Amino acid sequence: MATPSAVGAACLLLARAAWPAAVGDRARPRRLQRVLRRRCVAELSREGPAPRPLPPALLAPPLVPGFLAPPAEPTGEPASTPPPVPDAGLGDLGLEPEGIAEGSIDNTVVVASEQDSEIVVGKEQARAKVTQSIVFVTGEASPYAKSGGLGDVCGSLPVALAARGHRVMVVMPRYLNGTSDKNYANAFYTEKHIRIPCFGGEHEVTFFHEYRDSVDWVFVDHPSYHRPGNLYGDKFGAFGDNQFRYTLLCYAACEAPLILELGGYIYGQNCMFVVNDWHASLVPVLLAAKYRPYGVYKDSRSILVIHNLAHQGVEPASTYPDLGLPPEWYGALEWVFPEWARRHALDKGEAVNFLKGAVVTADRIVTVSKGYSWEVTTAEGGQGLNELLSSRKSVLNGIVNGIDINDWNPATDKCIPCHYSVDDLSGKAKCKGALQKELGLPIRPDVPLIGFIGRLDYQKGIDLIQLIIPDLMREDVQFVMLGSGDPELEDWMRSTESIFKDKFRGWVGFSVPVSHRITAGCDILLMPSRFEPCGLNQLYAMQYGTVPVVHATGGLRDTVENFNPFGENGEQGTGWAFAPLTTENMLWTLRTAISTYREHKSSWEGLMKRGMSKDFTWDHAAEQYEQIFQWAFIDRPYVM
Ligand SMILES: Nc1ncnc2c1ncn2[C@@H]1O[C@H](COP(=O)(O)OP(=O)(O)O[C@H]2O[C@H](CO)[C@@H](O)[C@H](O)[C@H]2O)[C@@H](O)[C@H]1O
Ligand SMILES: OC[C@H]1O[C@H](O[C@H]2[C@H](O)[C@@H](O)[C@@H](O[C@H]3[C@H](O)[C@@H](O)[C@@H](O)O[C@@H]3CO)O[C@@H]2CO)[C@H](O)[C@@H](O)[C@@H]1O
Repeated sequence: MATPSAVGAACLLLARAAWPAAVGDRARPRRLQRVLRRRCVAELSREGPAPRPLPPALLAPPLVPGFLAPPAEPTGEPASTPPPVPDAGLGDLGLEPEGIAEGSIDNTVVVASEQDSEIVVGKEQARAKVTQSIVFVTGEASPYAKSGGLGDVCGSLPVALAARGHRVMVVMPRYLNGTSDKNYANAFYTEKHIRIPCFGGEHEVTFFHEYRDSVDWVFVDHPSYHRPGNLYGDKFGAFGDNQFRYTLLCYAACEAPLILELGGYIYGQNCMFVVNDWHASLVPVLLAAKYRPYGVYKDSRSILVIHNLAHQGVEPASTYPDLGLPPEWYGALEWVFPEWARRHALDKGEAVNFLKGAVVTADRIVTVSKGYSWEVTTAEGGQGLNELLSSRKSVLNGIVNGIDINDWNPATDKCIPCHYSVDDLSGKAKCKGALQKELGLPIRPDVPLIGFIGRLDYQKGIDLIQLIIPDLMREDVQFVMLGSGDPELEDWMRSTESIFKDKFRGWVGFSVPVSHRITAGCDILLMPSRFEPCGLNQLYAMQYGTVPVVHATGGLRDTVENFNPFGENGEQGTGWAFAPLTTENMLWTLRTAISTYREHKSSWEGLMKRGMSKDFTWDHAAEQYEQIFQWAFIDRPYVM
């Protein structure tokens, strides 16, 4: 069997022999590059006797595929990338193969044609024109572990891409905290382990794997992922070793495609890394600093997906040596706090910033809505990274998230008591009654029931809800809030419930089934977020005929169309998007929604039905991601 290390070494040797002066030199003729790649692929897929262990010289510096893994035991099975496939033309982009950067053609695994289409739930499943090996790296993915919208997206976008024909792996931690453990029950130990050189030692991580919904779910296992609390912290705040935990994740994610034989084949060196938020942001830095200079992953690309610029993974500059990166790469992560944010006169504000590292080194950047892709380039929305993000505008795009309609569909939802659809809304009224009963509120079909679901965080504008509650509670309404996070806000929810017993419920905690029942049972969903990169709850609400009232920011502005009773073709819109974000504005808009609900029943039904008829499935977004993948492969990869 050709071990991954041997394969990598073979590639390296072939490359060095053919172009000794400059491995990775972009001036190298493309034809030769292709020949080299084919020879490497031939090495990768050759069946034969187990190679001898690599000479130590090849492992120092240890930058061949699988360099962190001990030599594999020969199994007699071939470890290779999937069988070679024909070159794909990028006809859609109007480009000839010669105009495409290295890697873009050989990265293609399968070319699907119209005839490849499958029938999925009565609808033709669209297939990608060019398929890739895609590696998602994330701190969370539903249903394994979720703290918010990042988990939803990383649990469903990979499945959507796999359904379109891509080979998809998701790499995330194997969190064991007493409550989520059962979610990993079908993930099995791969017998692969690596030792990661960082934080003053070598740290062994192992890999677990589950193949589900045509996706390879890979779970990185390490004791630091096994502790009570939520994913990133506990009641005392964020875990103090998060930088360490996600450094391990990033190293492991770089190794996984090289060493894990999933379904009999490794993913290999031609991957599209999709790195999500700061937890995964070291991946493009590692690719550029520790792999590409040695000829590994030259044909891979990386995309940073920013779900929330508020979390950047910033730690003191003194931690840089812990990361195991070469000293000359400090600049990529270097971050200096503005003076106003420093703690004392002698504080120089020097820090390392994981997300910044990816903004610098990723080949392309995607935000989760178009509106947010502009906001992050402004001083108001850029959270200190606006100038840097502006400098990368040419590779910055926004793609609005989709939703998983297998999970979020009022016609089939397992968490709600009655089902309904745009053609028969009667079940929604029953869901409302059942929710009122469950919460111990008066069961009144006529009263407008307003909901809020979300992390109790400054981002979500809960302090503004606090300010309007006394006025809102004077109206004949009911209000239910589901959330967890800031302990002060949790206490406020509890005390508000005790004051307005017949009108207000504060459900403190994290419960996915309850979030479904609130989405289905409410008439109105309130989202006064200060900023919202995309927002999923307003999409779920519209899908469930619950009318959103949102602050017109980021993805909320992109997805909620303001109600217009005098549109050209009659009434238009799916909700209310107000701005600026003031308590007066929010209260005024809520009152408008409430009176529409009470006094204009047919307009209300129109609002519900237009929302329910919108297509929020992932397919459209997945297609846009594919376009970004193609652009990424046209450009050269990042090198210092
Ligand atoms: N207490 C609770 N119980 C049960 N479920 C709860 C819950 N609190 C929150 N949730 C769930 O968590 C998800 C929240 O998703 P959002 O996209 O609205 O916000 P979030 O800020 O977490 O995500 C970030 O990433 C996503 C994904 O890109 C962006 O849409 C968003 O703008 C960005 O801030 C929803 O599925 C919601 O139902
Ligand atoms: O899916 C929900 C969000 O999950 C992520 O945000 C988490 C963030 O990445 C973690 O670092 C942590 O944030 C803590 C932060 O680091 C710390 O300085 C302090 O401000 O407390 C924060 C809360 O503990 O938890 C976040 C989730 O609460 C993801 O990055 C976001 O995009 C998602 O919106």
